[in-house]
Amino acid sequence: MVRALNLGFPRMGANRDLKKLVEAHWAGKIDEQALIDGAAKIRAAHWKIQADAGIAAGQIPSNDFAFYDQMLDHIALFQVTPARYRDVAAKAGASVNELKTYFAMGRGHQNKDLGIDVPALEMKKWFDTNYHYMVPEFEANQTFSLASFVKPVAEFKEAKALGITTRPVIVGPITFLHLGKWARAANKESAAPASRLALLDALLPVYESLLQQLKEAGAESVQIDEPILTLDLPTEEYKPAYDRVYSRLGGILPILLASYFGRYGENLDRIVKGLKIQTLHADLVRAPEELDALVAFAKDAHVGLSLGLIDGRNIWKADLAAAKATVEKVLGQGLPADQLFVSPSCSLLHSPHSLAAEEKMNPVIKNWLAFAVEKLDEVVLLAKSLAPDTPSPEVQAALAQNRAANQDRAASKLIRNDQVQARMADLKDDLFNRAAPYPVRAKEQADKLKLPLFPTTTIGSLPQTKEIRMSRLKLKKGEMTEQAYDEFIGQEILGCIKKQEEWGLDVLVHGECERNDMVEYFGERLDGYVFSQNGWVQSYGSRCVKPPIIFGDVSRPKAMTVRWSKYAAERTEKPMKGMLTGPVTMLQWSFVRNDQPRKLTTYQLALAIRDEVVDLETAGIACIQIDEPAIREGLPLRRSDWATYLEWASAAFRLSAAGVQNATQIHSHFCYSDFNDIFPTIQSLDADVITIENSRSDLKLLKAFEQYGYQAGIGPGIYDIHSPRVPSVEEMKERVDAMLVFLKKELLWLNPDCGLKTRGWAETEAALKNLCTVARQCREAATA
Ligand code: MET
Ligand SMILES: [Zn+2]
Repeated sequence: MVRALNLGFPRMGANRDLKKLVEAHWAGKIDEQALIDGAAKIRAAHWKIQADAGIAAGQIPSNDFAFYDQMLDHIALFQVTPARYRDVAAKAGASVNELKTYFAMGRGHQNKDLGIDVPALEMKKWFDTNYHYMVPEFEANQTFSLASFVKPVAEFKEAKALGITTRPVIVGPITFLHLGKWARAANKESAAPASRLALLDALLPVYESLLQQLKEAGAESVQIDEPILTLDLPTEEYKPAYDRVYSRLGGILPILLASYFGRYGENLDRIVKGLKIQTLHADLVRAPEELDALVAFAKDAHVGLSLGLIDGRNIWKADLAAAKATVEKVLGQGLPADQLFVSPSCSLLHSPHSLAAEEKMNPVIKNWLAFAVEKLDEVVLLAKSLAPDTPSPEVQAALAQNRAANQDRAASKLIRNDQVQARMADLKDDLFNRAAPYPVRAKEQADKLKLPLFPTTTIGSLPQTKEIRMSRLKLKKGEMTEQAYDEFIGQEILGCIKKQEEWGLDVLVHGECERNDMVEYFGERLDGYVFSQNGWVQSYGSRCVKPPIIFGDVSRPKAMTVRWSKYAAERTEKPMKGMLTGPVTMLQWSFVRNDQPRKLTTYQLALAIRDEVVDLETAGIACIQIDEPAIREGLPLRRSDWATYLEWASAAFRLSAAGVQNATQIHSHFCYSDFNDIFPTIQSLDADVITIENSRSDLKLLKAFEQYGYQAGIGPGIYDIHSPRVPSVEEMKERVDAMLVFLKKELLWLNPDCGLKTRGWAETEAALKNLCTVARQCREAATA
């Protein structure tokens, strides 16, 4: 029998129960015991869902739960807690225990009375997902030991007491070390060994005793996640390390080794081959082309295969007939059925919980979708459909339903828009390029805009006050008329303009107060998008995002932003920037179609934005900003795949921007990541002005501008907007002076790092006044 297996279940619960629980605890509304009890209830419910779906004993994961993050769980479990957090406990005395220390690492800890102020550990994106993990920090002489509370063992026993045998999930030691970093002190003294794998000697015994304890508790196997096996790895160094780890751990318990989000590629032969494992999991949604190599490998190594055929990263119903054919092909190649599993492509952590709560969604489209709970049903149904005896009538009916839903989707008029198709079939080269090269445009823009040297601007959003959010809510609930809401927004915009004029900014913004979110706002105004009510996915800690769903050809039925931008532009003498979200960011922060390449969806988005850009220009807007903060995070995991992505991502941006005249100034904005490696792509976007996050005053970034001979306008953020701290004039001036070492003064713009919507007005006013003062000082110095 081919069996169904699950790698991980979303933690938040049907109604974001975990979020509510931990936030209530943080707010002091429930005590620690209530938190612990509440979490146990959530876990119990999730195990039950999986057992009820028909995932067999031993194939249901445990320890996939975390109060905050699974990497943070391992930091706590192996006692890698950095000293500064242990100090918190020491200073605060008995009131701080392990759980408080855990949350201190996750979100920082402040207690003025006790003089405690530690920021959170660094957080990074988990591979190419929108989930963020806490980065382990290692000292050069780092030691490891098991915490007194051994969470994986405790959760295994907890499930067992409920009558459910689980397979504990742990992050593998090499992935744990690889994703960590050296503590700063370790770095500075350069006492740290070159590679973090040097810590394996100290770490491996701890994993051994963890597996030993799991075995003693009755675990029959363990899932070890090593997702770095989908990355480019230095084989010479990593192969011996993997051999060592898995020969030792594989001797204790049978291992399901799981990597996901991409192909194993050369790592299959160079690293995985020869490892002492029982079963290998592969993501066949992301890397279907790898199937033959996997089968050959499995046969040769006498290893079982977990075929990740149900997409854990997207929300579409699987094509179960195709999945079944794939498994049958594998069976036909001589792999025994009892060594085969079917599974989601990765942990279902990245899927929303369940469709059950979607009462408002168009039922036709809802019928095309599967969230985590429904995906479990698919995995089980797939396994059942593969049983040697004739499937039961129920199974046959369910398979027929799956087929019908997929056929309905493929043939649906809802997903096709002939006008969009016609435009897509006629994407001439010149649509991707501005009429004239930058120097010509710059001249025309200078004549039109008459900006001073060191022009000042902001990134778009201004403080989203409680009042603004309340009004939006009232409008939604019908407690405020549209007219009253519009009047309110108009007044807010006026207020924003007055303030910016008074502070002396040069290129103004309307403040984006009418926007809930920079993707949702546009998604709601585009055809081809649908919104879920409850499709939340964990982003970090208790934070969840609800990505909109692109289900069909994207088009713009009417102008989306012109009304408020025009309104704003008409109320000032200064240039007013129009604000749009770029095509790549729209794609990246949505659930996207799986029936056409991402590139095509992005081009459709680009065409819709292009129309908006042109309409803004026609309405008299002379500066238009197209934000692309997510362009870097779309990068494929393997370097060899980068060029293809970067080429179409850049093309999509240019397609969205190139419809305007020379005198119209196109801005773009980038933040959240390190842009050094994709610098030539940023340059290739051919924007007239770019603003870019530079909060760590990264000299490397500035050097790149010099090295690549960047010639257009550039505003590397001169202050960090992520904290309420107001930077002084001197501090900002210093940063500008440092920039001027690398950048010509004619190119430099002065602006904050990113939008100001999360800030309050008081600090915004103080900081922007200082920024304008810096601009005046720079101008004086330049003309002196
Ligand atoms: C994450 S980038 C944000 C850009 C947007 N225009 C804003 O100012 O909020
Ligand atoms: Zn930003």
